Amino acid sequence: MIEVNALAAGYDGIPVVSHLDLTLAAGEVVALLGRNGMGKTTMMRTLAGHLPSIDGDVLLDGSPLRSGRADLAARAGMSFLPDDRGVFPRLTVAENLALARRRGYQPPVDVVALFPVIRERMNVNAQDLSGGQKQQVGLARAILAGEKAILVDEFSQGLQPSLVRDVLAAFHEIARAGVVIVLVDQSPQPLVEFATRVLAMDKGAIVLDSPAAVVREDPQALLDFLVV
Ligand SMILES: Nc1ncnc2c1ncn2[C@@H]1O[C@H](COP(=O)(O)OP(=O)(O)OP(=O)(O)O)[C@@H](O)[C@H]1O
Repeated sequence: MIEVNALAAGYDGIPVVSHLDLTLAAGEVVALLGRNGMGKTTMMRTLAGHLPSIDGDVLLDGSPLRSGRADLAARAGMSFLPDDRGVFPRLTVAENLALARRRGYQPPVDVVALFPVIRERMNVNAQDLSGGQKQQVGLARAILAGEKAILVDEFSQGLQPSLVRDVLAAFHEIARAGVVIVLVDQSPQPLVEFATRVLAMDKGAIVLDSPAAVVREDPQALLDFLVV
């Protein structure tokens, strides 16, 4: 579970996101949506310690995470996949995966079976992969490292549509095993179709927080926050 209390996040002491209170439970697959520049990336980077918070607290399974300490958040079992995919370019796919693996943790899905690049290009350096293949390696790393939470920015970027669906189905399985999943994407589909909960951000605030089933029944409420 991730708990966020009165969080303020931003740059150079100037908040982009403020007064944020949120609880994300294990088992949830959360779609975090909103127009460009509304604060989604800032929020996720702050949760994962990649950006120091300005104020407030983030707790993972009840334990406070130290602001700006991505290393400690990762050690506690939170994985964050940034939009540049953060793979090590000079290491092979196999080495990239080995570094992400957590001792004593076996994810509930088999990443080798899920991602074609891992089956086919295991000994290739990450720098020689296409953007979509790097994305697959990044997602596999996030799954191997995210024992408690997996946060993914620009989720579907570079992924073929069939794989988007396979990975979303895998995230459901991982969530059911007790992990919090948070996915950001530019396009609401197919996240809304697969998520259990939808959050929309507008100007640094959560303006919609709804079970995904409700959004699927009445998409207009969400679209109001997504249309430019
Ligand atoms: N490194 C930075 N320094 C200063 N301001 C930044 C920085 N990164 C983002 N911002 C600003 O913070 C605000 C929120 O940006 P953020 O990237 O969190 O939005 P977003 O909702 O994730 O949008 P996008 O999908 O375009 O990334 C924007 O006004 C943006 O210009």
